[in-house]
Amino acid sequence: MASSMPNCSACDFLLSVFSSRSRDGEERNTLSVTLTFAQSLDGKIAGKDGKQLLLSCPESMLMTHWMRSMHDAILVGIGTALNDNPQLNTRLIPEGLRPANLPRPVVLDTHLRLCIDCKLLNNFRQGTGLQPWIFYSSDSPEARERQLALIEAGAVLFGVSCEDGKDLPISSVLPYILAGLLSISHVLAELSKQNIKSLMVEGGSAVINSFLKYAYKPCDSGDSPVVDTLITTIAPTLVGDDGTGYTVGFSEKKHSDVGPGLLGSTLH
Ligand SMILES: NC(=O)C1=CN([C@@H]2O[C@H](COP(=O)(O)OP(=O)(O)OC[C@H]3O[C@@H](n4cnc5c(N)ncnc54)[C@H](OP(=O)(O)O)[C@@H]3O)[C@@H](O)[C@H]2O)C=CC1
Ligand SMILES: Nc1nc(O)c(N)c(N[C@@H]2O[C@H](COP(=O)(O)O)[C@@H](O)[C@H]2O)n1
Repeated sequence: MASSMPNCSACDFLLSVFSSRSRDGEERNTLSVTLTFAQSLDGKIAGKDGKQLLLSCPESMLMTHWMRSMHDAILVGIGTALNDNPQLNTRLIPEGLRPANLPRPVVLDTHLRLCIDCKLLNNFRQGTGLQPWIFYSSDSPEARERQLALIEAGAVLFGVSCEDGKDLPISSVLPYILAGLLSISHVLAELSKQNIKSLMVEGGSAVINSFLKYAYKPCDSGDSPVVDTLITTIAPTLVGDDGTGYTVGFSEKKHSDVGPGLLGSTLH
């Protein structure tokens, strides 16, 4: 795949980040997780009430699609799936250069709210996308109906438990239990079981919070950090206080080897 990439600074950047990581991953034989999203200078990833914003410049958007092509699966939360109706594919890569293997779309959707006519399911039915994998945790009669409808529409469903919050103080765990959020460690363990070796997490804000919170916390399956690589695209723009942001901070202790790169009008 690397050899088919055009010679550009985005590719140099991605290869510098991922070539050593994939060697590590092969040695460790564990799932590598990349958390990546685009934000404004004031830390917003979307506008008021979640309005989708194009924060990345064309060069960064292309880089995102190359990055997608370098991962086995791309994960978003149901908030993003409903709000943006994304495709999570690599369509911006020019046809002759685009790797044949498509990334697997993965959605965290506790209550099975995904629309059966969303682009992810449409693409699968039309043969232009892989079957979306939906992680859920609901056993109500309505959820059973939703299960059947989504399976019929082409989704593969994985039932997992809600956040167990193992090793976390109760003050951190309680919001997860109350909100019924899925256990990230259980989701990652299931993805590993399904032979996913590299996962790219795109958002949205609740999912970014969950992964940042767990960034360097050991997950159930071993002692490795949950997030191996964090790439933020910073657009030279301000969204304002009513924009949508993430709330968990970065910390020096959690993130080592920090470095910037300029691509088009955005910083990474
Ligand atoms: N700029 C960028 O790069 C990106 C921006 N975005 C933006 O983000 C916004 C959406 O963010 P948001 O509304 O927070 O939605 P998310 O996409 O983060 O989805 C959050 C929902 O996912 C479900 N969920 C299940 N388990 C978990 C878990 N462990 N952690 C977090 N969520 C979980 C919950 O819904 P339930 O309980 O129903 O299952 C939760 O409310 C959109 O405006 C979109 O445009 C999105 C991606 C990238
Ligand atoms: N890299 C990046 N830059 C932005 O400015 C964005 N708004 C996003 N959003 C993410 O991309 C998804 C939409 O892309 P596709 O239609 O699937 O190609 C969106 O749902 C976010 O995950 N990303």
